[in-house]
Amino acid sequence: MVAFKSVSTPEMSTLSQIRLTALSRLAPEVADFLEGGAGDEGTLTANRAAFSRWGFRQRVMSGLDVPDLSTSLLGTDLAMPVLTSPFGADGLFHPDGQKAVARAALAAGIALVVPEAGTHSLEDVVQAAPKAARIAQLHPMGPEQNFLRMLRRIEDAGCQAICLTVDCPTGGWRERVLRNAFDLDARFVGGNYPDDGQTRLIEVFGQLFERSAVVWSWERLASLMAHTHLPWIAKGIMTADDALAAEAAGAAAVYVSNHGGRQLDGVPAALDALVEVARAVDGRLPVLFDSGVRRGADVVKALALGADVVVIGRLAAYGLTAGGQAGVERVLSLLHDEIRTVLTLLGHGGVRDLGPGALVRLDGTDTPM
Ligand SMILES: Cc1cc2nc3c(=O)[nH]c(=O)nc-3n(C[C@H](O)[C@H](O)[C@H](O)COP(=O)(O)O)c2cc1C
Ligand SMILES: CCCCC(=O)C(=O)O
Repeated sequence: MVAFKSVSTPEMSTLSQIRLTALSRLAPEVADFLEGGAGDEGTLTANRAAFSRWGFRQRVMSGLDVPDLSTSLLGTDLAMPVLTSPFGADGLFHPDGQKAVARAALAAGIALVVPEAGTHSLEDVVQAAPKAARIAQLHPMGPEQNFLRMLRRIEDAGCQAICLTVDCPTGGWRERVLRNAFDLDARFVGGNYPDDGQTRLIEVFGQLFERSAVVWSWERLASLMAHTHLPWIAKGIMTADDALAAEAAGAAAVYVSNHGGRQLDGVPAALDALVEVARAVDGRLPVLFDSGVRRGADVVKALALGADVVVIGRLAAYGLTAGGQAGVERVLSLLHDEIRTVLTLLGHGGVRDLGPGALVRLDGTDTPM
């Protein structure tokens, strides 16, 4: 009998099964925090629906070798065009949190994005997998002295780049969180800010929770980022105008994301914004993409629509919840193998040569790309 390889436990047999396993293990209010979006969750739903409006333009008998999934981002080699997103409060899902994600990323040959609001400090995450490629995420908010201190810490921790989350001047209006009166314990988000008298957590993240936002400007950000030699990525770009503003402010890459539908409900699906942003930057900067990716075929669609690298948020958190490091590794290997399968069936030799010609609209419209 020919067996499909890598059949693991039934709990981790497929990505959708890993999600179910994860949700069954979490307290209902934590599952709601993970799964939920802002407002009526229209954007959350739209993120998924956008993928099903695109199908593949299959070509057969290509004569091509096994597809090459390898790529690079800002000088960092990646075994496939996938990163894990900076999801904070990671200790809610597994005690090892991003430490387990870092070990899994290293094993899979990809990079992780370490969240500022994580359960473990950046230094501890690095210590857990010193050889893992890593990007550190920061919120452009709070005292400037703290922001500058974090830039030093990120450089000292040997990170390859910095990811600045620009769509989060305050927390989204999350009704599942309100309904459950779910309070994020400081323990889960304060790994970088131990109570050592230097920086108080509330000074850094207060505006996320207290809706008293002082929204930074691109000019302010650009002047602070002049203090580091590391390249930076603007995360949360949804329009051509903002992509160009990020580029003018010195961003080395733009990251299309609506925060998984968790911030401003009513913005379009991230996949639809991707087309606009990719066209605006026109190959001058790499484009990262997240929001709604749940399988390998989604990764291929996003690459075809202009992403250079696709980032997984909840998917990584499901793996972490279902099995710690092994769970995240399983998510990454399922993604890898599905991407390879889709590319082979699609008749494509690799991830770098994908373009809109690989796709067709399935909803009868003839949207120009
Ligand atoms: C539990 C959770 C915590 C998150 N925390 C952060 C964060 O601290 N910083 C950030 O930039 N994005 C954060 N995000 C957003 C993710 O980085 C990512 O943009 C989003 O999850 C992508 O959508 P997806 O989950 O549909 O893949 C978080 C997302 C989740 C689900
Ligand atoms: C955990 C603190 C960051 C919150 C956030 O960005 C999210 O929940 O999406």
